Order: sequence, then C-alpha cells, then structure tokens
Amino acid sequence: MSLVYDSLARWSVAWSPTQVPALGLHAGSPTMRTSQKDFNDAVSQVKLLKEDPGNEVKLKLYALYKQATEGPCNVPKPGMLDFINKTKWDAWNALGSLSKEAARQKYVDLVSSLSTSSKSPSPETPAADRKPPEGNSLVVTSEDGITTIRLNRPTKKNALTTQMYHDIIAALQAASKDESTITVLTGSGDYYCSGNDLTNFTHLSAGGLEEMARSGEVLLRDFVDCLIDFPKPLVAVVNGPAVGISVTILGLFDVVYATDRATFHTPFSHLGQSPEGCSSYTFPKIMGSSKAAEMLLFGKKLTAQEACARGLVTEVFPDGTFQKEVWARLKAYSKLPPNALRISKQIIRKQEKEKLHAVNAEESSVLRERWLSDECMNAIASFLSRKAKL
Ligand SMILES: CCCC/C=C/CC(=O)SCCNC(=O)CCNC(=O)[C@H](O)C(C)(C)COP(=O)(O)OP(=O)(O)OC[C@H]1O[C@@H](n2cnc3c(N)ncnc32)[C@H](O)[C@@H]1OP(=O)(O)O
Repeated sequence: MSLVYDSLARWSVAWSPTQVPALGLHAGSPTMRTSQKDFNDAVSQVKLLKEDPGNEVKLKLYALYKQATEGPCNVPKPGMLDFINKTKWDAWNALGSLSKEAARQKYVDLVSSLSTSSKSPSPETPAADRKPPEGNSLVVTSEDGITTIRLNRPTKKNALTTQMYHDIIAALQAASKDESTITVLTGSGDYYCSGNDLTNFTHLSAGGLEEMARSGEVLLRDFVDCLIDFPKPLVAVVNGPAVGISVTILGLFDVVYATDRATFHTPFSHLGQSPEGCSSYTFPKIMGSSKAAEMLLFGKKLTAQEACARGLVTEVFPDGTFQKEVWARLKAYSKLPPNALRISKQIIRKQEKEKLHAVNAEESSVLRERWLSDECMNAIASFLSRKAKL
C-alpha cells in the first residue's frame, strides 16, 4: 500500500467524532443545529463506508472537513518535496473563502453520495461488472509449458510498485529454471501496465531522497539485467494500454502480441525523466532514430498498429478474439523442443548482451540524477495532486 493511500486512509480514521474539535457553531439556530448534527453524522459515516472511496475523494473530504472546522486555509504551504502535506494543503487552499457552513453542507452531500454508491451490489449484478479484488499484485502460473507472470493491480492500471519489481525478478529467476518452454508477461483488467507506480517516490526512508534514488537505480538495473539475461523465449501479451517502463522493456522481449486496444506511451520528458529498459539503444535499432526520438523525447503515443508498423509489436489482434488467438498460438509454440529454443535465443542475444548491460547501467545512473531534479519532483507532485495525467 502506498504512502499516499495510507496517509489519506489515516486522515479518515483521524476523523473520529470523539477527536473532532468543537465546530464553533451558534447552537441557537435550529438550521445550524441540524446542520451540525448532519455534519457530525457524516463524519461518523465516513468510517463506515464499505468501499475505499479513492484518494481523490478522500482529499476532497479532507479539504472540506478542514474548511468546515477551521475556515479558509491558514497554515504555511509545505515544501515541494513534502508531497503528502503539500497535496493536502493544495486541496484545502483551493476552497478559498468558502464559508464554514457551505463547506459543512458540501461535506454532508459528498458523504451521502458515497454512502449510496458504496451499497453492496444486488445479487443480480453480473460478476463481469464487478472489479476483481485487489489481492496479490503479481500472479504466477504454469500450465501447458507456459509460465505466465500476470500484473494484477487492475484498479491502479497495473502500476509497478517497488515490491512488484522484486517479485518479477524472483518470478523470472524461477521461470528460467522451471519446466516451461515459454514465459509470458501480461496484465489483468483493461490496462497492460501504467509503468512505474509514481507513489514509489513517496516511500522515503531515513536516507531521504538521495537514498530513494540510489536504491531505485539498483533496483532498475537488476530488473532490466534480469530481462537481458532471461534464457528462454519471453513473450509480452499486451492486453491494453502500456506506459513507461512497460513499453521500453518490450525491446528486450522476443515476441510482443498486442490487442488493437493497446497504446504505447513513454512520457519521460513530461515527467522530467529519461529513457530506461535499454530503450535508448533498442528503440533506435528497432524503428530508426527519428521515430525512436518521437517516442522517447516527445512522448508520442502509438496505436498498436503504429507500434507494429515500427517493429516494436510483432502482431496485433482484434480485441474480441485477442486472448483466444494469442493463447492458442502460444500453446502451439510451447510444444517446440525447449533446448532448441533456448540455444537459438542464446545465439541471438549473445551478439549484444554486453552492450545491453552497459546501456542499462548508464540509463539507470542517469535516471538516478533525474529523480533528484526539480523537473521530476514537480511532475510527480503534480500527478499526486491530480493536476496532471499523461
Ligand atoms: C525502480 C524502477 C523505476 C523505473 C522507472 C520507470 C519510468 C516510468 O514508468 S514513467 C511512467 C509512469 N507512469 C505514468 O506516468 C502514468 C501515470 N498515470 C496516468 O497518467 C493515468 O493514471 C493513466 C493514463 C495511466 C490512466 O488514466 P485513467 O483516467 O484511465 O485512470 P486513473 O483514474 O488515472 O487511474 C486509476 C487509478 O490508478 C492510479 N494510477 C494509474 N497509474 C499510476 C501510476 N503510474 N502510478 C501510481 N498510480 C497510478 C491512479 O492514481 C488512480 O488511482 P486512484 O483511483 O486511487 O485515484
């Protein structure tokens, strides 16, 4: 669970009615009394919500609560790197001179809308309409000669947490030694992967930002090294849009199958970051330097067909038949002699393995610097405060 999530969740816990300070209302007016009672009831109701309302709503609740109880924002703005408190401050400050009464009313209305929408689905609700539970973020299965590593955070568009990078490394190491012939990376839900989880940047240890950047560099290098060295055919089954590192590493896969709903997007400049996953080397090689620059410098988003025309994707399938066609194909390929596949892959990869490792080390080191830059910090703060989407 991310720091932002934890922190926002804690705010709602902190809103226990017993801990809420006096509201400073004039108890004489019946309208005010009703309004204060409604407000207090709403504060209690927040704790009883069955579903997490998400960070955006929690931020609104936080801001309205502060405005209703303390009036317009009256505390100094936290520093740029204090992501969480700055995000909270921004939300409160954005309410300007809204009166305490109006804030209280908006708070009550918001909680009331949440209570209605978070009622349990009726038994008639089709299973397909319900979001899958957020359980294990990575699911690894092995069947029919295929080991499948599935990114499984559909409500976060399969964004990669620090733990997931570690888990993928472990899964790839296990797959390289298991009985399977082919290894597949895919995603659950409507996205393939939205890239690095941007809340990873908020998990600061005692070593602060420098330590976060240093450990990020090591993790990135280990993760990509593992893909460079993977000894069996590695296939990406791109089941939806792909962003950031999930796109760049495709240059290290042997085969990439995509649904026609997929898009491919590397918004590094928008994020004040720089290319990774060996893409500074593989992309120009795959699609030519000017097409690669359009993606890696300017963040041009490609459709699946465009990515296929540029050689990043092997084949595009209609979304309706994507899973059926791709898995049938992979099952057939998994019957091929595993040693022949291994040896052939080894010969192909051998030619440039050393180069790839050198590129990976350099990209990781450059990114470490980028993560400490104002450009990057501002972009992440902007995403976390929901001002920017890519
Ligand atoms: C150690 C190795 C480091 C390697 C470095 C790699 C660099 C990269 O990968 S750069 C790319 C980073 N990714 C992004 O910048 C994508 C950011 N996300 C978005 O722009 C949008 O979320 C989206 C376009 C992917 C999807 O937009 P959509 O409107 O359909 O859905 P949302 O409501 O935005 O998303 C649902 C939910 O998921 C959370 N989320 C999505 N992507 C990320 C992410 N990359 N990091 C953290 N959280 C993400 C989003 O905040 C929503 O959460 P809430 O429901 O709690 O609000």
